[in-house]
Amino acid sequence: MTEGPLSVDTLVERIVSSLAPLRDFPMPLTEVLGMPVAEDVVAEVSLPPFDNSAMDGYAVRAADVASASPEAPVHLPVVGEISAGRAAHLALSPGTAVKIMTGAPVPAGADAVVPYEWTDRGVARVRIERAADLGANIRRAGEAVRSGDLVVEHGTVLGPRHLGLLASVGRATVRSRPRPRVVVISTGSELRDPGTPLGHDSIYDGNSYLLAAAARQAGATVYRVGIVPDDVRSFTEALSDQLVRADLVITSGGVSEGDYDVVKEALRGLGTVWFGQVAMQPGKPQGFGVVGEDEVPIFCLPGNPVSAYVSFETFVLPALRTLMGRTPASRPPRRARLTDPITSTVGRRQMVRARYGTDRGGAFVTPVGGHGSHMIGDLASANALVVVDEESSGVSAGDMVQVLCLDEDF
Ligand SMILES: Nc1nc2c(c(=O)[nH]1)N[C@H]1C(S)=C(S)[C@@H](COP(=O)(O)OP(=O)(O)OC[C@H]3O[C@@H](n4cnc5c(N)ncnc54)[C@H](O)[C@@H]3O)O[C@H]1N2
Ligand code: MOO
Repeated sequence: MTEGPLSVDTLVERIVSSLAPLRDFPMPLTEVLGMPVAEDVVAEVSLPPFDNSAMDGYAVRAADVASASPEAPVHLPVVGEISAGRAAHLALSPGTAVKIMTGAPVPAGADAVVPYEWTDRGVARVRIERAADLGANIRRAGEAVRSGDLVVEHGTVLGPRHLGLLASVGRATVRSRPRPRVVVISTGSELRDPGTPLGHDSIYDGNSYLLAAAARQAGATVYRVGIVPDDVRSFTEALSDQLVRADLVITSGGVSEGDYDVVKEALRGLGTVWFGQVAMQPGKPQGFGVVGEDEVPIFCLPGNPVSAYVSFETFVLPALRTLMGRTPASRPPRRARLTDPITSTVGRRQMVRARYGTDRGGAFVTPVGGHGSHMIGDLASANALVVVDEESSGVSAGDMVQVLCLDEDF
């Protein structure tokens, strides 16, 4: 007896609720771009840590240069020099100036910096032609960040600016999660590696590249195993070899009704992987479960390239995001005006390749290519998927539809 097709939402819910985020650790800053931080980060230093100069020039007392003008310049003896990172503990006596470079600590007693451009750049004595306000060109300690400030909130997805800030407050590591390690295996005796000759009955393995890149884009560390022939022993061996380094496994091919559907044949006996149909087009045959002692989640995606990709987007992406501790798990749909009609089969959610854009009328989306799940050429020109509900038999041009924008982070 075969069970009826599962709804997309039921399978997504099953997947997401069976997974938990990987354990968090103190991770080097260089490893955590795009990962959520698993702690509230509080600054332990102030920025700037000390009052420092915003300009190359002379540290002075504002009162000493208050009368300076081009017609009546003020002359001050230059009693020392302070550059960034090479600062003696100087104090400024009234009626003197100290040469100072941008970023260098302002000496005690100075309350303004006169930039070089207002002076003759004198070495022993400087001629100052403009008055400086009290505090001019001095960056105060703690002006940018105060010690004790919350600088990055728990759950923030770390981008370049967060990482710059974390390093600036002296953090070498931050609690986050390792990237999920994903193993990608293509099955099919007809498959050949790109760059090798094709036989009369072979095709190139596009899927392992497609799926590996999609997983990497989602934030995973990916091991692309490549091609395994339609042979249960070869597949079982390849899988058990790879399990030690996997937090998640993706296979493509061998899950439908064929006589050589190797993935299904190899895994069904374990009783830990569900195989069945999902009410989705493309991407009807699916397998999902766990394998090995560590119960590594495995996604057995259909071999047709578009089906494999749509299945990744629908089922694997939410799983990877759950392992990374990112929310929401699934891509939130946008709404857009459909420019051309779409027909759909009632009872299956149709995922239609499309191009999303905006014009004067707002967001629009145009289907590209047909429904064929082998039409990889159309897949490459799409940047979106239109989601047509299970109950719908089609959508008319001009209707508002739900769209997944594939290249957007969320
Ligand atoms: N009798 C039935 N046949 C099929 C059904 C069905 O319900 N009953 N479902 C069809 C649907 S829908 C899909 S999707 C496919 C899924 O098939 P498999 O997952 O078993 O995949 P394969 O048979 O191995 O391959 C399908 C197709 O994709 C090509 N392929 C496979 N791997 C790659 C790769 N790495 N790179 C590029 N192309 C690949 C393969 O050559 C086949 O053309 O089953 C239908 N059949
Ligand atoms: O589901 Mo298949 O993925 O319809 O071509």
